[in-house]
Amino acid sequence: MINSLSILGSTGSIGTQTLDVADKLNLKVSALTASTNIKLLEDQVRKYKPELAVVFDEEKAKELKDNIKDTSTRVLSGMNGLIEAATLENADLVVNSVVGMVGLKPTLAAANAKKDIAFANKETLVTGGKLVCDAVKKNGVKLLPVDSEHSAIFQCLQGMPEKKMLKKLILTASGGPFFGKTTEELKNVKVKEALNHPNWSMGAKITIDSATMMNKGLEIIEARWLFDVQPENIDVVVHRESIIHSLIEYVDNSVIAQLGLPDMRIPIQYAITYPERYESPVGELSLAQIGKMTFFEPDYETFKCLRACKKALSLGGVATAVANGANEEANRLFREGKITFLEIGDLVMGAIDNIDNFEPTCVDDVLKADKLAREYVLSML
Ligand SMILES: NC(=O)C1=CN([C@@H]2O[C@H](COP(=O)(O)OP(=O)(O)OC[C@H]3O[C@@H](n4cnc5c(N)ncnc54)[C@H](OP(=O)(O)O)[C@@H]3O)[C@@H](O)[C@H]2O)C=CC1
Ligand SMILES: CC(=O)[C@@H](O)[C@H](O)COP(=O)(O)O
Ligand SMILES: [Mn+2]
Repeated sequence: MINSLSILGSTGSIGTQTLDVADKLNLKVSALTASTNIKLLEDQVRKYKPELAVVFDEEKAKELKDNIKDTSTRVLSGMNGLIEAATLENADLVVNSVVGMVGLKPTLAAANAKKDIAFANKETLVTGGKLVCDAVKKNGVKLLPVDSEHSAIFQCLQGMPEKKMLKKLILTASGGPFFGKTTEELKNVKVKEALNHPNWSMGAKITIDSATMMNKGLEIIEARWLFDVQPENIDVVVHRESIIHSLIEYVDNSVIAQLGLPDMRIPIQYAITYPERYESPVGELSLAQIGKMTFFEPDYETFKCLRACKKALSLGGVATAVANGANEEANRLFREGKITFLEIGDLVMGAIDNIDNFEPTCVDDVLKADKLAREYVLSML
């Protein structure tokens, strides 16, 4: 078992649950990072005494440095700080739980520093999937899925004799708060309604992504890279209860699923302790208590973001980075009350259709595509 973690995004939903798991497993924490939440980061520093704390925002980093000058924790800021946290010599495992493609450079840095990575930050694989997979392969490190669907698939795949026996991956989707709604009914939905996920308590950005079903689109792309499976072999089924976290189908049509209560501490812990398993703080699943589980086809017409991600994946090149960049921007604008819910899908699809595609060969290519996508969205306001 590993001894020490570096947690990128420790103040978020996945980050705080990772600390909960680390407590139960008696793990040390070498580095903690936040974007702006220095109040919570200070509490975490005082509790875990990491060697390094990083605040992405430079001014807030100065404030934290002053507030914790009585401790021996170093404070850094910006991308350099994140990269330092991702490559710290004393950390055995890097947990990447930042939100957004800002996690791409630190992920590459961690792989190049020969660190195994417990990976929640899907936007990084959606934008730089090939670059990350190449770096992971070249350095012989593990990219361990934390996202519940991908952890489920990873768990189902344990013991698969040969890759050629796998027919397809089946991702489950809850359908979010707007399952079954028509486009007309979605015209005037409010941020508060979109933030009301039926089964999971998560950060704001991913919760909105679940409501638009962009999250499932991002997860199809994430699965394509994590498991090296072609897009036509990745299906989505809506499963309202979020008890089956995903499935795989073998060539003989036998289907294997992973089930559990919707609590991220199971996939987080499995990524940390893989391939071993330990008791977890999550309750037992009682199928009798659940009673029934329901399944539906996804509505690709109404949920344009899901359709856009499939399109981007089939186009290849930087199209997925464009879809992601447009969505990061549109998602934020919706939460700020500056655009409507349906405009998110229009903007993501519009960015894919209007920005020239090309094959990325380096991080700067991906960053350029991301910038173009964000500029496109802002130009449409
Ligand atoms: N929450 C969940 O259950 C699940 C999440 N995921 C994925 O995990 C990732 C994290 O999600 P979640 O924990 O919900 O998100 P949160 O918004 O709750 O947390 C995000 C974390 O990243 C930090 N952060 C935000 N922006 C930046 C930035 N520009 N630079 C550096 N750090 C930044 C935040 O700091 P601060 O607190 O200071 O803002 C916080 O620590 C996402 O990619 C999401 O899709 C996947 C499956 C499930
Ligand atoms: C917990 C988790 O992994 C989320 O990605 C979750 O799957 C979101 O639910 P949706 O299926 O509604 O997108
Ligand atoms: Mn998920």
